Amino acid sequence: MRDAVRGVAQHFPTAIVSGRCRDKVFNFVKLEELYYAGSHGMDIKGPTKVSNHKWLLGLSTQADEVLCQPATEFLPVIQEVYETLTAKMESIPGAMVENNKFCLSVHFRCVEEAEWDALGREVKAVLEDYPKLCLTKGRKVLEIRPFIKWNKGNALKFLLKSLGYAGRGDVFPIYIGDDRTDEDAFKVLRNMGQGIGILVTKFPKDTSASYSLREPAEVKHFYISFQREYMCIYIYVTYIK
Ligand SMILES: O=P(O)(O)OC[C@H]1O[C@H](O[C@H]2O[C@H](CO)[C@@H](O)[C@H](O)[C@H]2O)[C@H](O)[C@@H](O)[C@@H]1O
Repeated sequence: MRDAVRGVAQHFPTAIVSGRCRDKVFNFVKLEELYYAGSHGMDIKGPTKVSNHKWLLGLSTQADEVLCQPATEFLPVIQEVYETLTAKMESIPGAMVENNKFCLSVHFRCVEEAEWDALGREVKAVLEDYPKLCLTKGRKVLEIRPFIKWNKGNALKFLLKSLGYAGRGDVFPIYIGDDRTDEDAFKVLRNMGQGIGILVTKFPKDTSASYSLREPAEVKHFYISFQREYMCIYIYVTYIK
């Protein structure tokens, strides 16, 4: 997959937007030519290495100095809640608190189902003292985030705007995601009427994406085809609406 993403980034500006913390995503992906938006888009940084697409397009060969951290004031409180929750979760076998820098994930995938309600109550009880944090639910995970109007959609908007691509008829953004939190980014593209969202799912789902791919292997195939024969990409994606 890494080679496929590297190939895309050689031709097009490419970003990874994730709920995980930016450093962790970078350590998985290890591609310096990408933009990274970690912590659900609350931590955005430009590439540290210039990509080929820039000089192919005759653009400046400076690496882009993009940096956006709209939730820095929450760092101390997130750390405090991380420590509190880590201590509380010790009594629930299988529970795991992940520090994603500007947000936290409490994973209960490995917790006995009979304990899920108790875990939820513990987390909610801790958050009662922190009205500026909110709680959302993902796949066997509870996510704690600052109560600010910023999500993956805002991160996408920020990147398109700061790179000068928003609203341009000659720029076609493609956002691919498999998580509920990716819906905010699909909505942004739909509302802008620019580009498309592609949901990765094996099953039909209610979504703001316009197309779907079934699994990561198809995403990889899409990336590879996209570099070689991007006029034929319609073969690989399923149109939703
Ligand atoms: O925004 P994403 O890059 O799609 O990340 C969403 C969450 O990913 C991670 O959780 C997911 O993987 C876990 C196993 O590694 C799994 O147990 C969980 O159910 C998945 O949601 C990550 O740990 C979370 O912090 C991210 O929010």
